[in-house]
This record gives sequence, structure tokens and C-alpha cells, in this order.
Amino acid sequence: MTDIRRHMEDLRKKLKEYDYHYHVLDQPLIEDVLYDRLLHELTQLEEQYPEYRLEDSPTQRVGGEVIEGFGKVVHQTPMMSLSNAFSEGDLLDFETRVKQVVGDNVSYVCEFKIDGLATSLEYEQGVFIRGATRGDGVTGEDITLNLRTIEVLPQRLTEPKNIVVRGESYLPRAEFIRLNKERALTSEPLFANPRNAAAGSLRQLDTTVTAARRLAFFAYTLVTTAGNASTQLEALEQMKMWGLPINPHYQRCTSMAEVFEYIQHAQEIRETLPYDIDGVVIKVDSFDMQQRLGFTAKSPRFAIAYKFTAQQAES
Ligand SMILES: NC(=O)c1cnc(N)c2cc(Br)sc12
Repeated sequence: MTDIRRHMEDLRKKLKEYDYHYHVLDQPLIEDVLYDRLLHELTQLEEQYPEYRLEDSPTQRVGGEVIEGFGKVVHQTPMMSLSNAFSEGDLLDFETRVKQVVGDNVSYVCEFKIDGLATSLEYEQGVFIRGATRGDGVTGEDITLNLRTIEVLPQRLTEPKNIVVRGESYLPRAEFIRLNKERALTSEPLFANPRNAAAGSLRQLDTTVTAARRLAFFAYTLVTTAGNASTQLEALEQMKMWGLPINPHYQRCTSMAEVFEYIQHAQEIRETLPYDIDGVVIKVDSFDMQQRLGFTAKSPRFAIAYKFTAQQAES
């Protein structure tokens, strides 16, 4: 075997061992940046020597795709990302674009942007049947078993509805601190922030590891209009009635001035919240207007995320 081929074999073996330790044992052996460097080296070698590329190589997983061990879930409706606003001017530009399509009489709903892992849930006749990560937006990882360990997530709704719901799985700050203290005692690498800890916990192949972490969830989008909600505000109320956890800080705003006040308030109380938020999501309230506004290739035209500056380092 040539030296190159042997080196590639060695890289594949190492990366598979790192994958196993990360996803099954929840004990990463190396920093993500080192893993990515090795994966990049193997990818380049496989491009240079395709005759030595193997089907089950770790490089055959594009970023955001399903990792080995999790089933794939194709989202009925793609999980889009939000376009970002960083100033009041950006929000006024957003409002101008919205009003050009739907006219001046538009109201918004403002909600906290939870800093966690975007998650999709499917309920059939009111029973939770499947949950998935966003993945690449079209295909996500089936993390149903892990999501079942989240106590606030109802296994059954109060009504036998067929719905698809989007929300954020997250790790409360107090749990993040407890978890890192525990990991420090056993000399395991610490999680950098609650978002990484939530993602690492949900992408575990061993559900007992996930169950040991007190993950939580907030629902924020009712994808299927199984009820009779015609606005985002009604959808939030409807999901709450069905037993889904809804973040209580949502507010209907009838002007951008009110949105600015909401953002100001969110920034003032941000540090006191038991979970991380990284901004505010502003949505056009009317579903009819949302439909008329539609989507760009990657984001809805009827919603935008106002991003806060980064929080000081997690304790
Ligand atoms: N309330 C919301 O709509 C919301 C909250 N938190 C988030 N991380 C996200 C992400 C998208 Br995409 S929407 C949304």
C-alpha cells in the first residue's frame, strides 16, 4: 500500500474514532477545530486520489447533513433561516419592503430569539411521532428518541391534532453551569455555551446521556394550520392550549416604534432570563399577509431577526 493510501486510511480510522467518542460516548477526544482540519485534509486527499476514496469515508457527510447513526427526516416544509437586522434602520427597511407588498396597515408579533437548536416536531392525532434537527434545512437528523426525554415536550396534545411545529430546544443556564461543573470533575471538555451543550446533548446516539440533561423547548411556529389560527398571535395561543411550551414574552406590535420599545425591554431583561437569547424575532402577524410576502431562496420575507451584540462569556 502506498504511503498516501496508508495515511488516508489512518485519517479515516482516526476520524471514525473521534465520531464515536463525540456522538456515542459524549466524550469528544479533540477540539472541533482539530477535527475539522483532519476532515479537510482527508477531503483534499480524496479529491487528489479518488481511487483511494471509500464510500463510508467520514468525508461523505456534507456539513449539516445527517450523521451516522441518526435516521434522515425530509422536512415537509423546508426549515428556513431568518435574515438579520442589526439596527433600527435595518428594521425600518424591512418595514418598507413589507408595506410595499401588503400596504400600510400591518401589525407584527415580537418574540425572543432563543439561542438553542432549531427543532421540528410532528404530532399525529395529537401524539408526538417524530422530531428532527434542522440539518441542511431540507433533510435533518431524526432525534425523536432524544426529544422524548425533554420533560416539557408533551407526548400527547390536549386535542387529537395532526400538526407540524417548529421550535427551539435549549439548555437553561443553570443546567449549563451544573453540567460543566460535572464535566470539570471528570476532566471532560467543557461546553463553550448553552447552545453547544444543547446541540451536543440532542445529537447523542445514547439517549440516557440526553435524558441526564434537563433540556427544554419553546415552540414558535405552527407549520400546518390544523386549527383555525389566521395570525401568529392566534397560533401561539393555539399551541399553548394544545399543551406546547410557549415563551411568555411575545407581544403584538401595531407599529415599528412599538417594536423598538419591545427590543429595548428585551435587552434590559436579557441577563435576568434563565436561558440565553441572542435577539428578537419580528413577524408580520397576519398569515394572509405572510403568504403574500412569501420567501426568498433562504428566508421568509415576512419575518426578520434583530440580533443583539454577543453576550459576555458564559459563566
Ligand atoms: N420566536 C421565534 O420565531 C424564534 C425564536 N428563536 C429562534 N432561535 C428562532 C429561529 C427561527 Br428560523 S424563528 C425563531
